[in-house]
Amino acid sequence: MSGTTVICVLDELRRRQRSRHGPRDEACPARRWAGSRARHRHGEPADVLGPGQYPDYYFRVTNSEHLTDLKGKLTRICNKSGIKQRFIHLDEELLAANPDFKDRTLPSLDARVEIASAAVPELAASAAAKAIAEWGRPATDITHLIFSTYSGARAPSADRRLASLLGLSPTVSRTILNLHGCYGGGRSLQLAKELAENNRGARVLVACSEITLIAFYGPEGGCPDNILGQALFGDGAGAVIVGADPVSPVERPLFEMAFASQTTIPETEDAISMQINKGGMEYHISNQVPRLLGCNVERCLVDAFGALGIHNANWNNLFWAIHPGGRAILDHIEGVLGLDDGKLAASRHVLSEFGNMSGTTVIFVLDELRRRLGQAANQEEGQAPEWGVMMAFGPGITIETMVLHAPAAEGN
Ligand SMILES: CC(C)(COP(=O)(O)OP(=O)(O)OC[C@H]1O[C@@H](n2cnc3c(N)ncnc32)[C@H](O)[C@@H]1OP(=O)(O)O)[C@@H](O)C(=O)NCCC(=O)NCCSC(=O)CC(=O)O
Repeated sequence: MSGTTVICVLDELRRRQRSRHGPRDEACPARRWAGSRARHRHGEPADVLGPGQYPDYYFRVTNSEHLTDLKGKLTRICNKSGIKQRFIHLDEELLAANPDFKDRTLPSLDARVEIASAAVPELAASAAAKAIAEWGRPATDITHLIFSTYSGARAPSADRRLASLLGLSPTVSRTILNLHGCYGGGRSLQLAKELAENNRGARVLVACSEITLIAFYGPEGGCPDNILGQALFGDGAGAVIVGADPVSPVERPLFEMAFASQTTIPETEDAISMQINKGGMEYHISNQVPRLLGCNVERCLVDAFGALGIHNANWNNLFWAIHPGGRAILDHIEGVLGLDDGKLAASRHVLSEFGNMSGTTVIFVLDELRRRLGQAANQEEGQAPEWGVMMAFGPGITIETMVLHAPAAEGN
């Protein structure tokens, strides 16, 4: 069988983007993404929040205005985050109905799981329905489903609900990945590649859906991780369909996955961690993460290209889809690889417009990248790179590396 192909990449939330005080639009998909919650935000602050607004909003809704030092810290991080706005499911209305979410020491997990169990697959269904429509074949042709989220705490899981929402075949082979954090998207794509290459005719739907509600609580002295997370993380879902041997002319390959690997950086198991507790998910993100990634990505790239028989690759001749975990991570990687300005533009754009949506983010970056590659190919003077790299990072510290080939950048 020939090399695996990502047939379609699509994200959700892009079409929801609008001005904070924009006009009400009854047809806006934002009204649907939380289905059961009809009073879904039009111009309400929890919907689209810029970094300038967020510290005021967060300290007000958590009744923490008196913690001025922490507010100053959140403001400083927001100002340096490279994030212009984020989308957040947990708005003031939902918070008012669940006041315990503000306090990490109170047992609020039941309520969080209840909300997330409905919202996470619904959001994924919005993204997946668009991916399937663009793919052009019936949903019942999907043979495998891989679903990644950090919000899962129930069985049957979100993958089962997503399969029902999409009308997938009862014989679809489902896998759920939980708590992979920001490498969930990369891991799912690599597993999809394995499934597609080893099962003739397989079509694998990859869906990632993340909402920060499971990890929202008020500020506390001595918990800088929470302040960092409040500045970085956003909500979103993305979907990709993966298969080998595309059926022409219906299936339009976007990226071929030429090689994929996973690397664990030794002695870093404490650098990024997540744990579900009675008051929600707590996480730790060491301030060494940008440096640790900066020291290790080049080795992963050299090994990946070496496995394809490519030595001394010029990093500037590639296209790049790097998980934008934070502005400093992109800066470090750009620095160690000597990348030209603009090489990480797709990652920086997604970070700016949506924040860090954990495992979903890399799908948004691929979607942005295909748009940019298509534009470059359509410009006469533009020479779009044919080969590129996707990288995602998460707890472990785990690095997912994938060498991509863009066979038909035109018209993507
Ligand atoms: C947070 C930043 C935007 C701050 O920008 P700069 O470093 O340029 O600015 P700076 O040095 O002036 O720091 C500003 C403030 O941020 C604080 N700060 C920096 N890193 C921190 C961290 N890991 N935890 C808590 N606080 C942190 C500094 O102490 C400082 O506080 P003060 O001003 O009080 O001195 C950046 O460092 C960044 O992008 N870091 C990477 C974030 C990261 O690791 N993301 C990965 C998420 S995990 C992920 O993506 C995978 C997963 O979840 O699975």
